[in-house]
Amino acid sequence: MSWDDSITGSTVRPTRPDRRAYVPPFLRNNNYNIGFTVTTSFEKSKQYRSATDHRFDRPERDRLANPFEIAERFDELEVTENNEIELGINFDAYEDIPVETSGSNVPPPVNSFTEIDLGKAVNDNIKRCKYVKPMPIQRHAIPIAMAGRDLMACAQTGSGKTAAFCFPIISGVMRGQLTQPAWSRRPRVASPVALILSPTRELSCQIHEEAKKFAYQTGVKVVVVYGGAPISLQFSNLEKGVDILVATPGRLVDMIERSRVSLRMIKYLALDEADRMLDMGFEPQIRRIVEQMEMPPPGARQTMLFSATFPTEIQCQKHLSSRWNGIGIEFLRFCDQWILWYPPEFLESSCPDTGFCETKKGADALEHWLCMNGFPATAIHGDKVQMERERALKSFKSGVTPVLVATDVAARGLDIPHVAHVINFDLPKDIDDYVHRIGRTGRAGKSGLATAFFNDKNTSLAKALLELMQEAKQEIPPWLNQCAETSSAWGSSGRGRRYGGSSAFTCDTPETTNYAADEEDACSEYLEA
Ligand SMILES: Nc1ncnc2c1ncn2[C@@H]1O[C@H](COP(=O)(O)OP(=O)(O)OP(=O)(O)O)[C@@H](O)[C@H]1O
Repeated sequence: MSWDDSITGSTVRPTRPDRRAYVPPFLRNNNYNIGFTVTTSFEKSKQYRSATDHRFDRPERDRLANPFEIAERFDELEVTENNEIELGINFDAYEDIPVETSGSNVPPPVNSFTEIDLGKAVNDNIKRCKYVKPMPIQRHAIPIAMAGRDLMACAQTGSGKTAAFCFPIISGVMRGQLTQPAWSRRPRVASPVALILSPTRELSCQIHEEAKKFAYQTGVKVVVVYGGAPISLQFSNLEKGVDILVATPGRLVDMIERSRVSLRMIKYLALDEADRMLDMGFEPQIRRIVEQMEMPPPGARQTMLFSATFPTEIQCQKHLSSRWNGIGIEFLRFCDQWILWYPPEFLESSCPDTGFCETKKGADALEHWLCMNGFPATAIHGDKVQMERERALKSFKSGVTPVLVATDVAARGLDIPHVAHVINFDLPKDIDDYVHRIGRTGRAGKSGLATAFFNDKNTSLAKALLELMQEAKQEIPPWLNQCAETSSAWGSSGRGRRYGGSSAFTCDTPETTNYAADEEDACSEYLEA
């Protein structure tokens, strides 16, 4: 069955094994003799490349060019043998979580995608994605965005924010009938009508993949530009025409300065991980993009900010519009969390080769230690070139290496299905970073677990962590209460505020994510994006 046919077919593929009987990817590897073989999508793509020089084999090429194919082949990994973990979207998990909205004349939420006039092509793609009904953030945000209102949406990690801003943008571009190549108006200058900014290269690529799926056969062209990849290839992609541009700020500014991209046609501006974009080193770049680079003013463009965390100061700053008449949405829920007291010496003695996860070197060392101890692992951090970062993510997603050790470069936005466990070997300084890290598990209403090792170095995070655990109705170890009391003597650090603290990071895998990073690492990675 082709993707074109799939919307008329059953939502369950007849050949797919029972998803309920989930076996962790590392147990499916050929190296473990458990009686069956899995060919990963990554291996398949390698086979495809080597098996053909059938460059002109159109059907095969088209099949691979179909954006839906990527997700579909990844789904094939879900080969199962026994009944352990129930998978699938758990809408019930959201039922008891209120969605709060603020602002005037808020358009009412919808209960189904068909209630919204997204256009037939987009609705077909929603069916191809097997999205049966909108997630809560989509129920609220899509009608608001479709009504042309500015929006600041704070919704939990993994709750479907990407579709919440992509659907209205794609639908709006379709309605605008901007079908001719944008560059044709000024030769070699791309003039997209929508701009989606995100802080990391990996997240931009992921948004691009998602948006391409949602825009399949709509005529809307989506292009991504990001640092660390050849700019000439991205120029030639832009020259083929672009309606929606997904970008990291650094590369975008570079392209604007070279007069290869113009923002004067922008009607839709979306900032994913908006708090990060308006924080740290990004703010000057975002200011330039929004205020100085031909970007139409508020009112002439629609602005949408999305994140799972919005520090109070960002909510108060009207960075993007002095005439903010937008709507706010809040929808939060957290995965299960364990906080364990572990003195730093314990971690050091567990992993004698390293200063354990306080630096990018530490992440590499943890990766090495895990591999030596029988846990196939891969690491992603800012010292790796882009190709290595992408290779690490692919290897993790495909299940070849079921443990990913990562710095904060992978903390936000990355949607990797079936990550069951996130481990913070070192806690971040900032509670918002913690929220994003643990958000790599428990996505789309699934269950997930986050474990953190806490020690003396993390006391400045104690109060915020305590509040978060209370909000999430988690069991709180008595020592955390004491730490929080002591640390509040130095000042409060409620959720949404920035803190001082320790280093480190966790990583994600289809099974486990361990973060190991330091502040310098996180900063430089975001800045170089
Ligand atoms: N209506 C829906 N029905 C089923 N699955 C959905 C629906 N909407 C989104 N999803 C899936 O839910 C997962 C999480 O979505 P997404 O990555 O957009 O979350 P997010 O809120 O942006 O997360 P983060 O805060 O980490 O960036 C994705 O795999 C996506 O395909």
